[in-house]
Amino acid sequence: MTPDHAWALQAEGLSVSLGGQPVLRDLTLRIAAGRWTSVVGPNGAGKSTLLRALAGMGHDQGRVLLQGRELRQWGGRARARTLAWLGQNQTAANDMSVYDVAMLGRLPHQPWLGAPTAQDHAAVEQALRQTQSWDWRGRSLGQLSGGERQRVLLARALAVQAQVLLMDEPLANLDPPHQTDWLHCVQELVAQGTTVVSVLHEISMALQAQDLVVLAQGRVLHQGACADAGTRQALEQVFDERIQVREIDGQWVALPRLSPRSA
Ligand SMILES: Nc1ncnc2c1ncn2[C@@H]1O[C@H](COP(=O)(O)OP(=O)(O)OP(=O)(O)O)[C@@H](O)[C@H]1O
Repeated sequence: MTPDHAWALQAEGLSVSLGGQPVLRDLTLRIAAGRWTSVVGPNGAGKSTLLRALAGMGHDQGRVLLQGRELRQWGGRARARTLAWLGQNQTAANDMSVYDVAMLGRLPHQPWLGAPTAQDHAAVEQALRQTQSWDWRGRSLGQLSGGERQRVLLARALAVQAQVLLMDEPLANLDPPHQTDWLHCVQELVAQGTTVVSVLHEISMALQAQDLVVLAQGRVLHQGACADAGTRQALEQVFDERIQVREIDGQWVALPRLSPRSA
């Protein structure tokens, strides 16, 4: 039997309803520690709802365990140091400087009303450099483009230096080179032992992860390694065979499946 600490996150019998409609239905899932898991599925499948529930932002039934311990048994600050979160369309005050936004990620490490330490400043600098945002550190968030802003919010999540990092559509607004930078950043974090869970619509990027969770109608349709043929089949299936997964230069990529008429 796999020991509990091998799982960064466990969801057991998770149900969530929104607006009176079931969104997650008795969902059970385990996220392996020290690996990168991507969550994919059609619009409305419940991916963001699942990520929010895993981050402790609410569920109706079931339980969520972080490193083997139920979320509600964690102290708030210890939990915020262990699990960092980058939400979909997340934001911060427009008049805050880029540096101060990234410093928000250090709050769980700082005593109440305590000044940031040298370690906090070092973590912020590292995160801003990792996301190529260091040069704008004096600018306010409101002066940045959508993609630049997303990189700063990513820096805020990275600055936490949490063991578990959840990201909902982290590539939104990022141009292709910065998507590639994000990929390298995730690979580096995982090599250092961080657990990464990302919700991604960019299926070719999602396939770079080690594990994939395929979600449909609030249920896990499939969970497995991206290297497994069954996982790639589940992926094509959940998108009604309207994509095809092909291997190009040793990488799995998703392509639109063109109908004979439009081919
Ligand atoms: N506040 C809300 N009130 C009512 N229904 C909601 C609310 N938030 C989300 N929903 C519904 O819950 C379902 C799941 O939403 P969720 O955002 O988790 O899906 P998703 O898989 O992340 O979708 P997408 O790929 O479009 O981002 C959707 O059908 C959505 O319309």
